[in-house]
Amino acid sequence: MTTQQLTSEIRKKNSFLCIGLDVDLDKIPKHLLELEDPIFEFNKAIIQATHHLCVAYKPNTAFYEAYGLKGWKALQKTIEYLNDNYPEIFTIADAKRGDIGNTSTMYAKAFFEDLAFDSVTVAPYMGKDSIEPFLAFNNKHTIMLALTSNTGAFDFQTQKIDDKALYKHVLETSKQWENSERLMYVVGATKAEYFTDIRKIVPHSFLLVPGVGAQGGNLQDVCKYGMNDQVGLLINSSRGIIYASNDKDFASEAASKALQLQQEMEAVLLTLS
Ligand SMILES: O=C(O)c1cc(=O)[nH]c(=O)n1[C@@H]1O[C@H](COP(=O)(O)O)[C@@H](O)[C@H]1O
Repeated sequence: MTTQQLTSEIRKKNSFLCIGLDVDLDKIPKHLLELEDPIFEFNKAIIQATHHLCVAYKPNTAFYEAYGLKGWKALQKTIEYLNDNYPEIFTIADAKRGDIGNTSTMYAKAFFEDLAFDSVTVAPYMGKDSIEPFLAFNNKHTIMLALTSNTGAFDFQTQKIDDKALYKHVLETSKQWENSERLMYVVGATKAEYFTDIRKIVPHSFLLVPGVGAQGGNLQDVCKYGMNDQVGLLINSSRGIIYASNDKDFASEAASKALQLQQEMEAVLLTLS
């Protein structure tokens, strides 16, 4: 999917919501556990109830890998279900990969070719030759950690090298890489005060912004400082939406939470047009 297609979907739905499919068998409704593939059934119900309110889904692969083969199969069924039924929705494999070049190529093949995701998250620590293999894939997007939502972000990412914060080096340096137009960046919603500086370095890039909902980030502040004239934001909420209820009404309750966020987004978008 191209960024133009993503932007037009955002305009059509008046939403830049990404729903995180971080499925934990201890948190989903008990009645689903009797089914053959509870993880997939949970995802399917959430997707059916929310697809008109969001433009992206982001399964975090940890929540699937934790269940071994059956988890990986559920991930595969989920992405196939999305691609077959909602090809207009942007899909993110939140895997935070990145390794020496030939290994990164294999990671990229796993998520872009075998699983056919539109994008994958990567960590920048190993540098250019660990990320360019992902960028080589046409019509795919590589979403690199810049400034993360957790408190550990201050351990390294905001530390200064040559009087400049490391996350700024990451943003500036990555812009020089081959096919860097296929890069997007992760910036945590909990760090809204940093968005102005970030937009000075990457004015046109899409930013994936996790951390609203369960982690306490503020949607209004993120929009105020992070939005560009193409919107340029995908705001993710996982637990705050998918675990709105752990009873039989879980999907409709998730849809209510998603609707609240979508309506807030629609109000913000109205002020732009
Ligand atoms: O790359 C991510 O998506 C990510 C980066 C970051 O800085 N912080 C962060 O929370 N995430 C992911 O975003 C999701 C947030 O989930 P909730 O806090 O439940 O909304 C999880 O899948 C995290 O792994």
